[in-house]
Amino acid sequence: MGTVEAATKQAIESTLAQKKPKVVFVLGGPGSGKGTQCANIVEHFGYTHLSAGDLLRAEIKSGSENGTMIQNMIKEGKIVPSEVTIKLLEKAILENENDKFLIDGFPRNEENRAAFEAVTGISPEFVLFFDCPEEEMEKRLLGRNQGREDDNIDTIRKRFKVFLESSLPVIEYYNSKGKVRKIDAAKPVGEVFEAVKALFTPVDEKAAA
Ligand SMILES: Nc1ncnc2c1ncn2[C@@H]1O[C@H](COP(=O)(O)OP(=O)(O)OP(=O)(O)O)[C@@H](O)[C@H]1O
Ligand SMILES: Nc1ccn([C@@H]2O[C@H](COP(=O)(O)O)[C@@H](O)[C@H]2O)c(=O)n1
Ligand SMILES: [Mg+2]
Repeated sequence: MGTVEAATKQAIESTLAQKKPKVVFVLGGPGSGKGTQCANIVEHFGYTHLSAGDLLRAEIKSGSENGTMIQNMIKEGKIVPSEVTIKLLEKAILENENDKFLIDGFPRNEENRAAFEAVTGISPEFVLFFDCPEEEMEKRLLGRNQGREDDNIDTIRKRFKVFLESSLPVIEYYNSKGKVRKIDAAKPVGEVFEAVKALFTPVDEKAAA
């Protein structure tokens, strides 16, 4: 790393450390309803929603030098190297005036988790885990119709495999630290949100006290 890069990195780290944002990680399999529920949480509880997948898709569209690599990884359902995704998350946090963030779809593997904590010094308040059977997630993804290149049956199966092999261990890690709040995400959207609300209400009341 060059001197300028190192200095920039140090500046970002110290600014993030000063900002001390409150972070909730929102995890769950592909199609479990993370984005849908984050929109509801934003509306009711004033968080800012940062979807790692959305940030990566925006990076492709921006014509970034990493665009082709990211596009290929997403098509194959693979996880993009942590340094790329973490830089996008750091920038989004620093550019936003809010101090509480839902980070959706991150960390996706052990490398994501360890690198984020090491680089930013941020530990999540808690981890919201949307638990949903594969059959239901597959049905939802095939019916999503948002033109996502990874919503086809071949890529969906690859994404499920990556979720089981790489993402579930991260949820187990946080579970061992007592940080996971598991929600039955197979229910209708409104019922899932009732369960989510019950988790956020006491957290916000405590913060205001
Ligand atoms: N509880 C639910 N019941 C039925 N359909 C749902 C429910 N929650 C979300 N959906 C629908 O399922 C699809 C996937 O939802 P969403 O995009 O929120 O999932 P996600 O977890 O963010 O997926 P991904 O990881 O692929 O980004 C969407 O079409 C959404 O409208
Ligand atoms: N931490 C992450 C998050 C996502 N990706 C890549 O983006 C794809 C789509 O993610 P969604 O959360 O929007 O479903 C995912 O399959 C990965 O290819 C990533 O690399 N790292
Ligand atoms: Mg999503």
